[in-house]
Amino acid sequence: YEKEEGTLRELRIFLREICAKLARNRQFFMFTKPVDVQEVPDYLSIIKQPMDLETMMTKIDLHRYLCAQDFLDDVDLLCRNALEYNPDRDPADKLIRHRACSLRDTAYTLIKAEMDSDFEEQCKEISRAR
Ligand SMILES: CC(=O)c1csc(NC(=O)C2C[NH2+]C2)n1
Repeated sequence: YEKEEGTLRELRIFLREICAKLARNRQFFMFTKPVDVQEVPDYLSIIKQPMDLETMMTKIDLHRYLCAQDFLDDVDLLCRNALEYNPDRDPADKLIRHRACSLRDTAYTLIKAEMDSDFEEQCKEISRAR
């Protein structure tokens, strides 16, 4: 059991670094914090499950992610939300959609490049057993 806790600790350290790296990228600034409903009043009427990088960092510390794919599922949610809320052809929407896709691809590439595949397998095994 202690070995499992060590594995999950290592996962959290890894995910914090990935999340921090994404949040440092100025291209992704609109995804770093929850959408402010004062500024974007209709956001919550369209997006039912908001997600952002600050919330994901908090979820790491709350032990909500038991494997890297759990974290990538929230990256996918963040990206899908941006595509749904910004569907139009106008440049502002297109830019946000482009940045959301770039964040998603960057997250997947960073994790695949820096994560040992059998480490993820170990994490998934722990996740399945719990
Ligand atoms: C986080 C997110 O997806 C977001 C924040 S503001 C925004 N879109 C706009 O402000 C307008 C551009 N067309 C609507 N999207």
